[in-house]
Amino acid sequence: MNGGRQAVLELRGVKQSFKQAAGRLDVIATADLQVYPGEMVALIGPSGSGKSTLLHITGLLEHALGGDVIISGQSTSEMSDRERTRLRRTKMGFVYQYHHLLPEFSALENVVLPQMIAGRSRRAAKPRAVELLTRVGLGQRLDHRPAKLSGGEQQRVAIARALANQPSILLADEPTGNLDIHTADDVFALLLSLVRDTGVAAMIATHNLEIAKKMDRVVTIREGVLEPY
Ligand SMILES: Nc1ncnc2c1ncn2[C@@H]1O[C@H](COP(=O)(O)OP(=O)(O)OP(=O)(O)O)[C@@H](O)[C@H]1O
Repeated sequence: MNGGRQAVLELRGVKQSFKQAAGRLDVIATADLQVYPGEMVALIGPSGSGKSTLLHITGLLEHALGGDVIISGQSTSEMSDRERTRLRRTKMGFVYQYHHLLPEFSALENVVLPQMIAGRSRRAAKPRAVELLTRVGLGQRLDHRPAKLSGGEQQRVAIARALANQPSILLADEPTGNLDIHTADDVFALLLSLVRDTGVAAMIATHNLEIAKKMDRVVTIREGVLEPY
């Protein structure tokens, strides 16, 4: 608890190991973290330190070897895959390094569809998609398919999509890693301002320390242990 508030996301004693040809690799020996509503946490660490692994575990996309991921007070370690999927769909948004937009659908449809999967009608989903795409500067590009958009624009659609279901947690893995420096700076600034405006809690992996320092808190994985930077 922090000032009586409940963490929206808590990692408690999370561990992960992988079997590799050279033996067992203990990628995460122990990760403990509490993230509060609206808080932005940067996750940094060298390549191969386990940032993506930790984000996958946090996003309930991968099972940890030990420990627990607690979402708004709900323990997930004993949940069925179905329950984990439901929690992921209703509470979390994801932005990856690559946009992963559906190529045959327009920008608008790419932001409408996740809302429909979550149970909203097309009628209700469309205004929210238009609002979000306008907010990311694509109000004039609603009908464009991803191939007709630049890399920065594709990533803007991916950000709008991640926020479509009003998640309480946004997880992003090197969200501007595929963009040139200039575009990356613009897209990151947009992401940060949207996170601030929506009040979503965010955990964002980045190699860029300057960007990391713009967030509320920076944590790093050092020799398998998650600790303050
Ligand atoms: N499914 C897996 N099986 C075996 N090893 C894995 C698996 N997933 C990740 N690893 C290993 O775990 C380590 C951490 O990988 P991870 O991708 O989490 O690091 P990262 O910090 O995100 O790296 P980068 O910054 O390069 O994206 C790496 O050595 C990787 O090879």
